[in-house]
Amino acid sequence: MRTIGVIGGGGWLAGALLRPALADGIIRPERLILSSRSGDMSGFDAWPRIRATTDNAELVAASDIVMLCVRPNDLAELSLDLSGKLVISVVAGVTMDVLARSFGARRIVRAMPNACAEQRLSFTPWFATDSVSDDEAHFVFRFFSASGRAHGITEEAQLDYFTALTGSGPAFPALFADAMIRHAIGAGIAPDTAVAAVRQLFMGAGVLMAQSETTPAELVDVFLDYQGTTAAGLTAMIEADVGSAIFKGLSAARRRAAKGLAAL
Ligand SMILES: NC(=O)C1=CN([C@@H]2O[C@H](COP(=O)(O)OP(=O)(O)OC[C@H]3O[C@@H](n4cnc5c(N)ncnc54)[C@H](OP(=O)(O)O)[C@@H]3O)[C@@H](O)[C@H]2O)C=CC1
Ligand SMILES: O=C(O)[C@@H]1CCC=N1
Repeated sequence: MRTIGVIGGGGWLAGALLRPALADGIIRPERLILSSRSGDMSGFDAWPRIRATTDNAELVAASDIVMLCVRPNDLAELSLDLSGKLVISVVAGVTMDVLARSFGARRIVRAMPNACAEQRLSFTPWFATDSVSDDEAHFVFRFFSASGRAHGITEEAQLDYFTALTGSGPAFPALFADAMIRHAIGAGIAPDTAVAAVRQLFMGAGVLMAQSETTPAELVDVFLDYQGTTAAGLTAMIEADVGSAIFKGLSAARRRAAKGLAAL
């Protein structure tokens, strides 16, 4: 089994991706090295054999696969030779080209998971350079499948779009949910009850939309055709152009992802 080194291994996304993969035996704790600058590495008590370091060069020397899991601006501070390694980057907005030039990497995978990885419910598009072997691609697929649904894509540029669409994870639905909670509280519902009600609503709606053969657009039509209270609400939201606000938000997130870090 290959040794994997995760730079930024103590961070939010690294933990969310690694815990499901460790639990499934896709990576072995004795074959995993995590780095951070501070030495903070919580959330891995169940796997005492994982190694931790603050020395990225040591991590790289001991690893066959190096996963980059730091924030985009922190990547610029890294000076590493990753030639000969399989490099997996989840860093938003940093292209293969930049990764190759900055780190001498050739075999590169870029992926865009989201924070639902901890619940094993991420949607994770990923893209690999031609030089990544079938065996390595199979490992990448299994690794990301442990924390959700891994989806290979054939155009790197689409990753910037997915960074906005699904990389944001719960953030955009949370904005919608929070508006509903605030409205409910304004209507006299106790805050705890409003939060509980809307949490349950989003879980139910999410599971239904994931499992039903009916698409979201068809669901909206079903309720509009019903001509009841929900149709009154939907019509008012459509007339207020809720879709335009969502389009603007996704476009802004996509622009920010595409801006990226041209050079490190
Ligand atoms: N969070 C999310 O929902 C998503 C994040 N991403 C991407 O994942 C990447 C990580 O994000 P996230 O986990 O949220 O960020 P966090 O800030 O939670 O984690 C980043 C970690 O990197 C460590 N770090 C920073 N610099 C170095 C360094 N030079 N050497 C070793 N470790 C370092 C930090 O620890 P310390 O300060 O101790 O060094 C920190 O624990 C980002 O590039 C982001 O774009 C992608 C999709 C979703
Ligand atoms: O908001 C961010 O920048 C990170 C990257 C993609 C999702 N979250």
